[in-house]
Amino acid sequence: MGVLDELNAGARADMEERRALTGQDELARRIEALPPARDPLPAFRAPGIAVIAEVKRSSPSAGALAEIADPAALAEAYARGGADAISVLTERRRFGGTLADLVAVRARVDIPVLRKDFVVDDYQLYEARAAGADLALLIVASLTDRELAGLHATALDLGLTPLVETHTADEVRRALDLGAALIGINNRNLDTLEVDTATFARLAPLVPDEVVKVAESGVRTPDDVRVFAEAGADVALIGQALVTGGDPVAGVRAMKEAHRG
Ligand SMILES: O=C(O)c1ccccc1NCC(=O)[C@H](O)[C@H](O)COP(=O)(O)O
Repeated sequence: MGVLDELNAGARADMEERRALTGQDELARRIEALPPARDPLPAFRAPGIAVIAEVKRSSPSAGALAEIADPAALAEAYARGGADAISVLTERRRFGGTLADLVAVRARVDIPVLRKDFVVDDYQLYEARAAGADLALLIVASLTDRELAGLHATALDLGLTPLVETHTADEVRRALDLGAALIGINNRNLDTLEVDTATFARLAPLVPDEVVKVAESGVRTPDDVRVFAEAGADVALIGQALVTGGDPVAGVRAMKEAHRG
């Protein structure tokens, strides 16, 4: 089994445990009581580069990255640095995250929050929205066209903005066929875990101008941000560099200032 298949299987098993405790109908009731989700797209389309700053404790590629005892404090620091959205890795087994991290982040910041996980079932989207997320990740490589279309439709029905993640030209075509308004191009191959930062520049020309493009993985420095922006990125999603950089406020600010548009 490849890394991505393992992550999906683990995420599904963990989800089934949670579903046994809280049914989807209960989540739907909780969602009804919430204010509408925030729309991240206007900020992502504004001149200059937008930054999604990630709460990431560990990863399959790097192992332990940062302890992050208080994810809400980290998110608040990112917001002070000018982040346009916060990504919260809620996967437990390899990333050390939980939905409770997302709930805490949501309670502390006003900017949009992304649930970054291995979404294979509508239930996870209900959980994301009930926890206060505004966006949810859908990884094209994990899903058949039918699954992808179903999850994309559910996300939109719940008011979530789906970030549709791709890594190959064929996956970009599938994301466009879906009508995705927000497409991530991940420089990391999720099976080999190798990062090739040329991936974004190779695939971005396949995505029309009106679709918002997110450069994901391997964005380490302000110079990297400038290079991705010049290759067409509207948004940079940054994890490792920010959680290991020591000063998250200054870290985000420097990334944002790298490209003013
Ligand atoms: O980060 C990993 O090792 C990883 C492995 C397998 C699946 C997903 C993985 N990461 C999720 C991400 O997409 C990144 O956290 C995100 O793009 C930020 O990347 P970075 O700035 O390089 O931490």
